[in-house]
Amino acid sequence: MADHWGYDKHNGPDKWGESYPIANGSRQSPIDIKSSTTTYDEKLTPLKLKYDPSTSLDIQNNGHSFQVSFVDDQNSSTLTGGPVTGTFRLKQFHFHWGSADDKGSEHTVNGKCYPAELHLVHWNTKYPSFKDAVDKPDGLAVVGIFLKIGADNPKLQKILDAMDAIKSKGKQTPFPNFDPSVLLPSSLDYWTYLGSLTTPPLLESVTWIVCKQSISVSSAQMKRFRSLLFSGDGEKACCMVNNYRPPQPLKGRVVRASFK
Ligand SMILES: NS(=O)(=O)c1ccc(C(=O)NCC(=O)NCCc2c[nH]cn2)cc1
Ligand SMILES: [Cu+2]
Ligand SMILES: [Zn+2]
Repeated sequence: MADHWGYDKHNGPDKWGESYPIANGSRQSPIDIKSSTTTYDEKLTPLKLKYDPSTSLDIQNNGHSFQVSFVDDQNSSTLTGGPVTGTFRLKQFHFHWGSADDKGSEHTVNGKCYPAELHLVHWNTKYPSFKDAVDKPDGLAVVGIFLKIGADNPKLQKILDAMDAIKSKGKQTPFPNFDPSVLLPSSLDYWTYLGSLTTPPLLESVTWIVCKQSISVSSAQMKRFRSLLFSGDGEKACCMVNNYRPPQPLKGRVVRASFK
């Protein structure tokens, strides 16, 4: 891919519009979630996440983040309820983070950044596959969970232990029997709005579901995220940090809250 997109000065978020004009579209993500503009919607139902650990497959460094992929040929790991209609299947989860603890999340809350953000990516089973769903306005549902600096989070241990095997771009290693439920906060109260992928191709196909409650990560654990590389073996080593897109214009969209 000629001049592949990335996160540095010459190929980062400010440049994405040159190859992906939708970057300036009407439903781009992430956004700043301002509690003054959100509206409680009592019609919103509870989010239902049902994950089967036997569907976890591998963990890989794709040069932009690291992601854990799932077998999605059956309705074993699904998202239903919440703001969505129908059944969405879990495809992968990944993270975005900063070069220091004061930034790294993609969504912000009243201008506040978190050091990292987890994205659980699901696709609408009204379409035959993820790649058929990824460019449809109701194709994807992504659950966003903020990570907040606190005590060591033991639930991240398995992921951290796999990082040595996927240090550079293109590395991949088996990652069986991982239950993503262990990464969920105790409350599934959420904000929801219509948005997009936060990386190229920036497709406006995502129903965003951002959890109000964060999960913890320690500073030491964040340092291990930052030891991953954007670069591949044999390339100049470039630390994988600041792989987040800044908030985008709301353009009249409404952000609904599932809680008062
Ligand atoms: N951050 S996010 O909004 O949750 C999100 C962003 C992109 C994708 C995606 O699926 N994007 C197409 C794709 O196939 N992405 C991998 C291909 C790739 C490009 N470069 C390296 N691997 C999924 C979720
Ligand atoms: Cu890429
Ligand atoms: Zn993401």
